Amino acid sequence: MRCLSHPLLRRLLSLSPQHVPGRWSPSEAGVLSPNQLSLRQSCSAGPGLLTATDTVNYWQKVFEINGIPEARESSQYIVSFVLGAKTFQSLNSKSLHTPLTAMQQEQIQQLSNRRLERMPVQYVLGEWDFQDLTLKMKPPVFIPRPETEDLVSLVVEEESQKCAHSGPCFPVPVPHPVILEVGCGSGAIALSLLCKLPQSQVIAMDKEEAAVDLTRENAHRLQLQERIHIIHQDVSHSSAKQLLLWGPIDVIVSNPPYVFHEDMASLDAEILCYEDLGALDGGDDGMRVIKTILALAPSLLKDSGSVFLEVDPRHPDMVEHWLQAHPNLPLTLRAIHKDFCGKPRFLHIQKQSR
Ligand SMILES: C[S@@+](CC[C@H](N)C(=O)[O-])C[C@H]1O[C@@H](n2cnc3c(N)ncnc32)[C@H](O)[C@@H]1O
Repeated sequence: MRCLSHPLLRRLLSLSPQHVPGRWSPSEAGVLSPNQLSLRQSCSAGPGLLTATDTVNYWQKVFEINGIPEARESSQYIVSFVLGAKTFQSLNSKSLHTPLTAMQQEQIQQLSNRRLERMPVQYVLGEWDFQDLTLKMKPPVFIPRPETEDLVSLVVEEESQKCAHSGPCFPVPVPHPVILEVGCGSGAIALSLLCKLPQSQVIAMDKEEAAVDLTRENAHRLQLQERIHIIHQDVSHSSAKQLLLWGPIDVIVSNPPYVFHEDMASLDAEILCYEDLGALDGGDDGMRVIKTILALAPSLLKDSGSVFLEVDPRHPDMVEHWLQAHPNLPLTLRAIHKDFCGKPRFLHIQKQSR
């Protein structure tokens, strides 16, 4: 299983400002050519014969010299990918010590050149794992982050518990919710939910054509297209009519753009140069899309239906105050959940029952 579980690699795409001095441009950086290092110096399989281990070490050095973050992990992911494996650790001893073919070396060089231009490794490989799924990745569609896997788990837990306590699922407790995802990106959340909740239906919407196209492609690759309705639309107060075509909704889930506008400039170069900034920029208070979702939720949700949101750690208090200032919205903040770094990251908001 390939994942961003390594803390350094997580940092590669962290949404927290990293104090990058300005916008990075490959042309300004004066990239050192790999030829400036002697690859042949470190051949362990004999003169001119390069193994996977030699190649990982070589590209790690090239990345380090050129100031590419997470040099070793980047090099390992690229070499493993070309050898048909997800991680370097999963390569067996034979694969590690067999000399690479000229074609494999050429492919590694091409992919590594993209990494030298600060392209995120997920775009370089063209695929990445989210929960148990391997998803196609294409710039500039947002790359799913590891913390978002916990957002999916919260929805699955809530639906499974609800089902265990209610009659219609008896005697087999299988939840069958209608779920709306606002801002589906590559389809990571929507498709994971369809897998984990095999009786669910998901409406996945995104304002970007590239995102809905990628969600559709990933749904087909995973053969999940029968239970997903993909809508190309900007969420707004007037979205309710179209979204209610599938009936009242049990759960709204979203990892919306939530970065405060003033923090955008200090994101990593990988993000600023390659990802759609509209997927990240939440406006002055990071709450532009969050507020739209909350304003829309009461008219879409069934009684006691839920909204699950991934947010910035400053947002739980802000959302609570915003809900207090909007008593006309029958919504209650039920729970705040922390991410794997201990930061308040996920909100569970519930529609009050009449
Ligand atoms: C942070 S990304 C999340 C993508 C995906 N759900 C994930 O977690 O990997 C936010 C997504 O919301 C979409 N988005 C932003 N504003 C939107 C709006 N007003 N209406 C619909 N989608 C929007 C962006 O295009 C982007 O795909």
